[in-house]
Amino acid sequence: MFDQQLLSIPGIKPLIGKLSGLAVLQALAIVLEAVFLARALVLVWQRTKIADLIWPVLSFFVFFAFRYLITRIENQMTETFAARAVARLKSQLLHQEFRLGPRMVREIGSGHVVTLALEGLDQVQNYLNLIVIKTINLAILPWLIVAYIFYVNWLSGIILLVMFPVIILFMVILGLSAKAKSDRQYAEFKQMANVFVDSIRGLKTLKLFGLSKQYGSNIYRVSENYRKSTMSVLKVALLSTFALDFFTTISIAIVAVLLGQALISGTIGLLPALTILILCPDYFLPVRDYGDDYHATLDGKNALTEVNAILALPTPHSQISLTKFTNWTATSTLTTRDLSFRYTPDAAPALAHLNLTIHGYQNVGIIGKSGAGKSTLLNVLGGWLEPTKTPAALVVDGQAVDSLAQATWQKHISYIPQHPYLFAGTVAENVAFYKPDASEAELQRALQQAGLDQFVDSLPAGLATRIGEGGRGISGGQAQRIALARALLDQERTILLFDEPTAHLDLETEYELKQTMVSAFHHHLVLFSTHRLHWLSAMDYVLVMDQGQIVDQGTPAELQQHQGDYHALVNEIRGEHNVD
Ligand SMILES: Nc1ncnc2c1ncn2[C@@H]1O[C@H](COP(=O)(O)OP(=O)(O)OP(=O)(O)O)[C@@H](O)[C@H]1O
Repeated sequence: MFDQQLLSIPGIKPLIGKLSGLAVLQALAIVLEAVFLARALVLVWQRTKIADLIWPVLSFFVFFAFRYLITRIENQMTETFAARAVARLKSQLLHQEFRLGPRMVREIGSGHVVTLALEGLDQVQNYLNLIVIKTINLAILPWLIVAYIFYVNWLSGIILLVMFPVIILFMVILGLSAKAKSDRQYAEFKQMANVFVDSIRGLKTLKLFGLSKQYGSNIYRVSENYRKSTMSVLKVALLSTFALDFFTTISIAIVAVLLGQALISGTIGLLPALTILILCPDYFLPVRDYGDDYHATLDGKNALTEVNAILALPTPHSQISLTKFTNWTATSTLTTRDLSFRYTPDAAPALAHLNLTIHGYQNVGIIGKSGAGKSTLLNVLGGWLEPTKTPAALVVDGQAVDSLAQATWQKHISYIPQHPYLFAGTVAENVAFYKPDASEAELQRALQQAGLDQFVDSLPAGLATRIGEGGRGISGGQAQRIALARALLDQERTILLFDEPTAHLDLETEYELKQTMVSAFHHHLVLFSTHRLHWLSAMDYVLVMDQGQIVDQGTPAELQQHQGDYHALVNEIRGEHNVD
């Protein structure tokens, strides 16, 4: 009954201990509250003096208040625990997402990653708020109450005990059905989140092709599926509440009839009979509470399972530390020996037996058809993907390592993708994102190197102008310049990895950006993946990739000379562009 994954949350065991102690006190308060209420009612029935009523009534109110005080303390403790646990999970999830990198977002879907980190964790908090306390109450309160009822009248105790498993059985049957429906609802929710984010991202393309209305019906269909699965969970939840209410009412009625008969036959006094009757609803209350909230917490349970699954994913890490490496300089070298990589064990290799050596501040162009393995190579060299285990697959400055997933290496890298992300904030905050302590002078230098100084001067609030979500619109070329300024701000980052940074720009913007980029290449090792051949004139070494292999390599002049794969690729790309 108790979700095992909860036990791995730090601080849950002491919380269970404290809540169990409080539940015992609460059971005591419930019994005493019932005893004094029954006593007061009996005295009223016997028409005794008002003065005799004062103590039982007062005691009833004291235990009533005590019981609700305990409930408040329990809720307070659970809420604090849930808030702390979720804050910790949020931080762990974000760290894990950063460690796993873009690959994980691609596999899970960015929409779902976002909803899991926001709404999903809210659902987990709700789940923790409800489930721990309800489970403990269910495990302790009814048994202490029924023990007292047994002590007072064993027959009533037996009836209540017999009814309990019947209710539990119905709860389990309905719970299993609810679980299956809730799993389906969660899958629909994930799909809806991903479809929604993808559609917003692709809105421009959909509009251009006149497909936005048609795609709208796709969103409608996905949302309808989610609505239907939500409604079917609610149906089971309502049915379950009805079944719980029905069985508890029947049980209390049976006990009441038996107590009435016993009263008439004189085998039980009015005080014990009333005490038992008052205690009956409290005996069933924990199971009703648990059943009512069970459905409300299923999505939180699913979200917690998913968060734990993401946290358990293996993150890239190297077995051998890059101890001798301090910084990439003009004399550094990186060699790969039989470097291979597969996304899944049964997939075709995305990189197969790559052998290459890169020196100092070389500008290395990587070209190849779509799917040739260019991005994968950049990701392996950036340390975000671990290559297949081969001894000494990578050698940095003479030191052999199994992977570059190491902080010592990664702190010298800047990665500039096709669509750099602009955070909601000022220009200054966006440029200084990876180096928040940068001085004004450093910022100005990076902006100037990235060719952004005039643009920033023209902005109404200069560096303090807000961009990104909800801020001033920025063109694709300006976004790339901001990414470049980010990279150039940190002078320790002497390795620049570009993954088709100009693929989405028009040729005019690309030409202007090229001048700035090429001047920023100095004193940096540059690995530049592209489909656009004019970049090769700015490179001093070129790798030609096909199906995960390097099929040609050399300086642009060397590649021009021999009629190898480079020529075939160049002809193919030119052909494609002519068709365009
Ligand atoms: N996350 C992934 N999971 C499984 N396979 C993948 C993944 N990413 C890429 N691949 C596969 O690995 C191979 C190399 O892909 P990669 O993205 O490195 O090529 P690329 O040359 O950068 O292509 P493009 O120019 O289109 O970006 C392709 O066959 C691709 O389908």
